[in-house]
Amino acid sequence: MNNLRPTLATVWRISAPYFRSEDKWAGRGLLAAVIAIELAIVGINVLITQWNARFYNALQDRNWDTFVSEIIYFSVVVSIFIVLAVYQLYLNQWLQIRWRQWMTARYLGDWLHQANHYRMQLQGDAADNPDQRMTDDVKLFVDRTLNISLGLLNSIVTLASFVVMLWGLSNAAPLHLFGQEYAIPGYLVWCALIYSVLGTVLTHLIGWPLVGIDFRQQQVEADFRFNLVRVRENSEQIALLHGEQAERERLLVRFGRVVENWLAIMNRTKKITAFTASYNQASVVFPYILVAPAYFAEKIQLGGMMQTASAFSNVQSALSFFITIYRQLAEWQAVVNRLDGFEAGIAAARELAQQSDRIHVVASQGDGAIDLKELALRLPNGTPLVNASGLSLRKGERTLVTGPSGSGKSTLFRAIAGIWPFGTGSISIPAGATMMMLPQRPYFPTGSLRGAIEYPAKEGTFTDGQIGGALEQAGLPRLASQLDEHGHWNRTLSLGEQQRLGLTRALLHTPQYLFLDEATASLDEPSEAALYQLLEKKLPATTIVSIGHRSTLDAFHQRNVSLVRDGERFALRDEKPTARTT
Ligand SMILES: Nc1ncnc2c1ncn2[C@@H]1O[C@H](COP(=O)(O)OP(=O)(O)OP(=O)(O)O)[C@@H](O)[C@H]1O
Repeated sequence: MNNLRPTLATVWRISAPYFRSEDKWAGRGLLAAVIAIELAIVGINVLITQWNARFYNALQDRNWDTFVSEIIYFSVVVSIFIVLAVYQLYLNQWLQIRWRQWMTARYLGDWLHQANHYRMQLQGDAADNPDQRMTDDVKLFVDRTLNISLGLLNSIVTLASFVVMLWGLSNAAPLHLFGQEYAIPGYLVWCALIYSVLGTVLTHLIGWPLVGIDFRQQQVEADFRFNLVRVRENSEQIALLHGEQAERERLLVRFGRVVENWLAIMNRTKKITAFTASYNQASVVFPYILVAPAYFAEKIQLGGMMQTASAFSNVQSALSFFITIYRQLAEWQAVVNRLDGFEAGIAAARELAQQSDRIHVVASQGDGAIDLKELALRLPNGTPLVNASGLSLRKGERTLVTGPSGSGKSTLFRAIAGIWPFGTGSISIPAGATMMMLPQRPYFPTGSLRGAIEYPAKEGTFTDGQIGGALEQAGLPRLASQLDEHGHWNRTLSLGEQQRLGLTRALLHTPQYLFLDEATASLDEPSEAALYQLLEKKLPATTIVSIGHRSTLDAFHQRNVSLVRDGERFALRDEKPTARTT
């Protein structure tokens, strides 16, 4: 934990917003209650330690009345302790779920805000696996932050309460060695301090390699899980290629790394457990050994010895806090770093959308055309891709964009959609215009078919009649009876059916601008032609821009723009309007 200070600063930066949020009163109230109970529990420990002296003295003196009253006292105090312990855990869990709920909602909001999630991908994998960040990491962060802070508070207050008691007991039971009495003020406190510091240093020396090995374990486990998910996602391809044997071998190699690292963890844990178990057992008898000479020299009573042992073990365990949470601290630091990286990734994505050196998308009040002004697209690494300056997509016109594979056609669409920031120039889009992009592989959220079609509108926006009618027009009448069925539609429907479903979505939403990026490429030519005729008929006012490789598409577009090589990049060439055959 060399860099504890920056870690603590990061913890503060990640935690503080919750306690200033709209949920701050609930959060602060629960935290105050949890802290108050923690302090009360330390107070009860002090009472029990003092009770030890009275109880064992009563035993030694064979005093029945005191024995009975001390048992009653103990029962009352312990009952209060039980109630406090139950509510401490209950309120702690309540705070955890509220805090986690707030953090998850905030991260989800920031991540899904205006294509931040997409820009984060474009910037590389500084914040890989956002799913892990928003599930395990947020959960662990809240849990560990609360438990470590409360543990630390408990240790400090315990130390403060018991050091005073132990100091007084040191004077009552002075150190006896070989028949000699030594008057060392607070010697029991010093002994506890030396014992704990020694234990902490040794724990660190034995345990520090665990920090790195634990971190690596999370990595190899995540790698194994990620590759299993990839197999699941591509199961059809793997089955068609009979790649099962190859996959099994690759997965077993990855799992081999999990096992190998686990063996390293086992070895190291064995050593540290051997040490901490010995240390903890020695802690039980150590205070008795220290005060036994005074007891046998009849300087203190049995009660005094029991109280000393209890006070000593409280001080020693408070001082040994670091040993108890050693592994939690290492894990906490890794979680804090990952959440910090995630927040930095979101901030960088937001910055990317706002920096001056980017493609500007502006709202215009003009004649309904989309105008590309001095537009030059680049790759994320700065390599020039397309010069798209001067293109105007006129209102109601249907334009076909063609060009070689990799020339930047889809990237041009991304820029118009406002999610591709790399480049210069501007794109002006009529204010309030409704746009829809249909890719080759449309996305359908899992759930009801109705929700998948209506997406991104809320489920229930369109009536069954509207959806059924659109499905019928798009050539999928059989699906009209399955609107309430739940499924993974990207997996169960053929690519051609998915493309028809994408067009159903467009027919329902009737956007003013529709961009089709090879959105009918999986259909045979007659079906493709029928769907384009349908679009012409049902969306007559919609400006349509298509990307496609088939020459048959020419017939449905009034204009053809092609991307042609111009030195190291591509440039737009406005071809002559094609003759309409429909
Ligand atoms: N996120 C990215 N990072 C780096 N390079 C990218 C990224 N996205 C696209 N590219 C590159 O930009 C170039 C243009 O890609 P784009 O998808 O626009 O081509 P396209 O003309 O639509 O091709 P196709 O006809 O094959 O669909 C390609 O060389 C591609 O590798």
